[in-house]
Amino acid sequence: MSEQASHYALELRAVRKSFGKAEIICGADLAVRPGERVAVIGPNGAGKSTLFNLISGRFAPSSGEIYLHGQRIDGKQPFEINRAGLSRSFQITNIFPKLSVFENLRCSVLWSMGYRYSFLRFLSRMDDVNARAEQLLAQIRLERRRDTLAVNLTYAEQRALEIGITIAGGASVILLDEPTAGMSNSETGRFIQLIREVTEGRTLLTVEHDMGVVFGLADKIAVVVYGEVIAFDTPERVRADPRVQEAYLGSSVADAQAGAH
Ligand SMILES: Nc1ncnc2c1ncn2[C@@H]1O[C@H](COP(=O)(O)OP(=O)(O)OP(=O)(O)O)[C@@H](O)[C@H]1O
Repeated sequence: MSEQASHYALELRAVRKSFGKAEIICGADLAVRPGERVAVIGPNGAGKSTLFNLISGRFAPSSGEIYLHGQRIDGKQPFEINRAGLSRSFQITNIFPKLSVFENLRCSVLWSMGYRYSFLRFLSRMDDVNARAEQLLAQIRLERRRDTLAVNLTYAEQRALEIGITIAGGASVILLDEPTAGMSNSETGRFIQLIREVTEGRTLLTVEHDMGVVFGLADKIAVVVYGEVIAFDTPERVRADPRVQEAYLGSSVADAQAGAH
């Protein structure tokens, strides 16, 4: 198949990753269609974060292939993968604490445009940059915190800013690592809604432990066990899958889904 012929936003083919003698990812396959929201779940140590690190370019696979919209990305540097249209949140570490919310968003927009525009064109496009930053500010519902230094935001607000920074460049594929970790129940509910809105029309992968979030957010669930994707399907089908029930917290999945209705 030619590289551009893929129907998938993100595709992993027989991906393996070893650290020393330990094989952590053992032939993972995954094919995510454009616009799908996917929760990656699995027991502690199953390899979920390692998969994200492979997709986002922090690690190169030992073997196998990864495609972003049909373009091969395995082995590329994180910034190249970002430029190709994949953005990953890094749990607040992308935030500049001493800049205001608006300046943080503006920096992200500038950074994402920096590759495409020369400095002079860049200056002439300042209005566009500001407009895009204002739009992001509204999307993440932080208009009232526009001029607040990021360091003074609440935790949930910082997570919202992080999402704004992650989507600033218009990436079509977004990776979020436990986006609601550390939030209260009411914050989590609001945040799931926010994530649904800002990722509308984009492809989303999220590593998640909270089953309420999984069922509130995901169109599909990828179950990772011992470095393999043992199931990838709708929440209902994954819940009913005997392999999943046998291998991984079938009862918790069932309980969480019952609770989510
Ligand atoms: N850079 C590394 N060097 C060596 N071993 C690693 C490295 N990164 C991850 N591992 C190992 O890979 C295994 C899978 O770790 P990973 O963090 O991907 O699991 P996980 O499914 O995300 O777990 P959790 O749900 O607990 O976050 C673990 O045994 C971990 O110790």
